[in-house]
Formats: sequence, structure tokens, C-alpha cells
Amino acid sequence: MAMVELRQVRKIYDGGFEALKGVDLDIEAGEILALLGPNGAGKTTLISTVCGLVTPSSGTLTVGGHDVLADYRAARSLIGLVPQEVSLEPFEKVSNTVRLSRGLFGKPRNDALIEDILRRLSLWDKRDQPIRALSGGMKRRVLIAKALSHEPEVLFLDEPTAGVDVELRRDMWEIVADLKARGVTIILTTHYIEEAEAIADRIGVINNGEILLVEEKASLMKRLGRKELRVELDEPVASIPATLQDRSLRLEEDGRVLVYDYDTAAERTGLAHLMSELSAAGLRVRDVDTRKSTLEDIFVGLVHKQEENAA
Ligand SMILES: Nc1ncnc2c1ncn2[C@@H]1O[C@H](COP(=O)(O)OP(=O)(O)OP(=O)(O)O)[C@@H](O)[C@H]1O
Repeated sequence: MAMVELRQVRKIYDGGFEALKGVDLDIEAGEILALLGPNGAGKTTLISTVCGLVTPSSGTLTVGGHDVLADYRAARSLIGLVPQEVSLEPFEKVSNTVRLSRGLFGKPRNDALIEDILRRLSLWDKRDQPIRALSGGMKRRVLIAKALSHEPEVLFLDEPTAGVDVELRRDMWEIVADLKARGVTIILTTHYIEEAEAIADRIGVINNGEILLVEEKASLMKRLGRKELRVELDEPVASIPATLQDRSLRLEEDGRVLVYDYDTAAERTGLAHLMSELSAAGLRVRDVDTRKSTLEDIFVGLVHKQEENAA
């Protein structure tokens, strides 16, 4: 059994908008899943249904085997949620904010645990400050501390690094890695492809309320291992010379550029051979350039394809 299971989860908001179109998703214990998707894709709606904040129109959801609808308290007690928007009591002290959060889950007071959480998030020095005295980045850390206060097994982070500076983004990534090392299952939504690349075990792409792909990052990266060699010729050619026909080259830019796709992970890329074949065919090379397909290419391609299919 997966830690989080969604089966055919649909959400139609009042007014008729279908934000989730029958989502199936399994999230395994201890993994980091990054959900990538453009604005309005349904990321927040998906997270909110798992956390019991939005009631699905149909389908089932379980967390740790507990049905989110029928057994809400048991499911919710396993979940920590770091929301997108900062919603904190401005005059409350940092340490009280986190302590109160634990209390709301009916857990007994545990000052040692709160201290540990605050230290891990570099908030210990700020523990006696009121929330309003903190920077935006520090407030985000407080949101994480709150979400961890009741020792959840599953942590949802809704765009944890939207609008934060590079340094804080790196800190967040470290915090997430540390939580994973402690066995916490982590689901984060993001617009930042590099964020998914940096920290996720698996990457899910969502658009228009549908999951388009869920794949191990490692295997996605393997697919990303494809590279393109672009050879700019001195003189344009009308067609690919016969001696190079079995090379699966493409001709672009009115015959000025020969494009060769190759697999960087392959033992032999055939690049050296190709260059000598070009010269044997009498083609003079002006310049070469390489281009690597990125996760962004895959992402944009998937989203476009879905939109074309829908049109
Ligand atoms: N309460 C609501 N009532 C009606 N429609 C809603 C409601 N909440 C969200 N939506 C719509 O559902 C769609 C998905 O929204 P959602 O917030 O889940 O997307 P998202 O992927 O999190 O987007 P973003 O990256 O912009 O946060 C959007 O078109 C949004 O306008």
C-alpha cells in the first residue's frame, strides 16, 4: 500500500469548473514527489483534497491507509501542510506559534521537540520575536516549523520557494533533504523545473486537472541525456549526401545546418566518425553547437500536446 493513494479523484467547483479530472496517483513512503504544472493546473486543488481542505466531487483518497473522508482525523494527523500563502498571527512569538500548532492536533506539549524543529530551521535565535518582525523568508520557515510540529509522516509543500531568493531556495532544498533522511514522505508543488530536478525522486506533471506523467527522475534524466549536435555548413546543401543517409541526420535552416541527435549515455556517440564522414563527403564545417534537451522541453512538449489534443 502506498502512503498516499488517490483513485479517480475529481473536483468540480461550484460554478461547474472541473479542476481535477479523475486523478490516480500513488505516493510511496519516504519519497519526494515534485508536482510540476503551470498556473491553474490543479496542483493546489490536488493537495487540498488530500489534506481534507477541499472535498472531492468523487473518487477516493487515503493517507497511511486512512480514508481522508471517512477517517479524517486519523488521516490528517499524519499530514503536515505548508501552504502557499503566509497566514500567521503577526503579534505571536515564533516559539508560541509553533507550540500552539502542535496543540491544535491534540498532541502533548513537547518543548524539546519544538526546540529541535526551530534549530533545524535556523529559527531558534528568533524564537522570542513576534512574527511581524521576521523577514518573508523567515516567515516561510515558521510555516514549515508549524507543519512539522505534530510530527507528520507526510509533508505537503505548496510552492515552497515561490518568490524567495536563491539562497533561501537552497536552504529549503537542504531542509527537504534532511526531512527525507528522517523518513518523511514529501510532496511539493513547483513551477521551477530546476527545483524538481534538484530534489525530487519522482516527477509528476499536471495540466488542466490531469496527470500527464509520473516518472522516476533518474529515468527522465536518462531521456534528457539526449543531445543534439548542430553542424553549420559553409555552403548550404539541397539534400543529405548519400554516404551519410544511414546516419539519421536532419537538414534545417534551408540546408545550412545538419542536426544529429545522439545519446550522451551511449558508449559510442559516433561524433568523431560523423565529422570525418562530413569531410569525406566534401562538406566544410563553419561551426558546431550542441544542445541538450531539458526537463523544460519535455514539460512544455507534454503540456502543448495535451492542449493540441483538447483543441
Ligand atoms: N474555490 C474555487 N472555485 C472555483 N474555481 C476554483 C477554486 N479554486 C481553484 N479554482 C480553479 O481551479 C483551477 C485549478 O486551480 P489550482 O489553484 O488548483 O491550480 P494550481 O495548479 O495550484 O495553480 P497555481 O500554480 O496558479 O497556484 C484554476 O482554474 C482555478 O481558477
